[in-house]
Amino acid sequence: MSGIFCSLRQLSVTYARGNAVAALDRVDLDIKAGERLAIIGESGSGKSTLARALAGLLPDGAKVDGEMLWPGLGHPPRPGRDFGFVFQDPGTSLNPVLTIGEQIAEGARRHLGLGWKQASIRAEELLDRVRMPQPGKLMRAFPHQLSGGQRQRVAIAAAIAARPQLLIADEATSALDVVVQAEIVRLLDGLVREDGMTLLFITHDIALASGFVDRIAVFGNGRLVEAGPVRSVLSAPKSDYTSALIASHRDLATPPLIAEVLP
Ligand SMILES: Nc1ncnc2c1ncn2[C@@H]1O[C@H](COP(=O)(O)OP(=O)(O)OP(=O)(O)O)[C@@H](O)[C@H]1O
Repeated sequence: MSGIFCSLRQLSVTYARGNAVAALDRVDLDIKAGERLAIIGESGSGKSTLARALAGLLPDGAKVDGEMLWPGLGHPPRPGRDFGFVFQDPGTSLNPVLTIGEQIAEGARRHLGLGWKQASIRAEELLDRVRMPQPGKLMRAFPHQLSGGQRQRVAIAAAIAARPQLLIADEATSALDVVVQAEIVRLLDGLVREDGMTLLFITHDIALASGFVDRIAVFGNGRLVEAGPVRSVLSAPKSDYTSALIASHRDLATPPLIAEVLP
């Protein structure tokens, strides 16, 4: 892991005009090239706003202050090419009337300049990489024919079709049951390691993230509360807010992932 992929300097986002409350409030954060960084926080803490700001997907009228610098890219980011996104509900990222093959191939065609035939070959390879059985047959299927977990695998394949350097997963496992959640986390972890991608794993679930990321950044009320390696944030949280997030997961009896990193 070396170098900084993206630097946020005093980044603030306010949605509605006249709204005094910033959804993101003067955030300073470096995202290191090749790291797996979890963005953790309660509902409304600003996690998705951060993802949207990075992705250039903020709604019209949102006011952005501060800076986003991209030393790891050397040019302004091209959404879909330099980043891939995986959202909570694959229904929002998959088009119901396109075949699985078409939607994955589209990213490769558009951003890598491949012809349809080449892009289809890449799509089939990607379905194999996300461990979907019978990729050839699946190319002709439609999203509604798949389970939620399978749809999320397809959404991941589509997100990495253009070989992005950064993968942003925004609550990508939150709608899935725990077994499928663990499979998707394992898949994401494997893919980012194999391709040397940087991963931003956005979740309210500190225990889930702690099992595999390198660093955690904790958000509360739009502010960056603290950031650091998983072990130090979990074993020596600097704020009461982080302690409460950790404690709430202990109460919910999800010890295995936390136990892995605590002494
Ligand atoms: N499109 C929008 N217009 C106005 N306010 C918004 C919009 N999206 C989010 N907000 C507000 O911005 C703040 C941060 O929201 P955000 O969605 O970033 O939080 P979050 O941590 O991702 O929460 P969740 O886990 O519930 O998605 C909240 O107060 C929210 O109500």
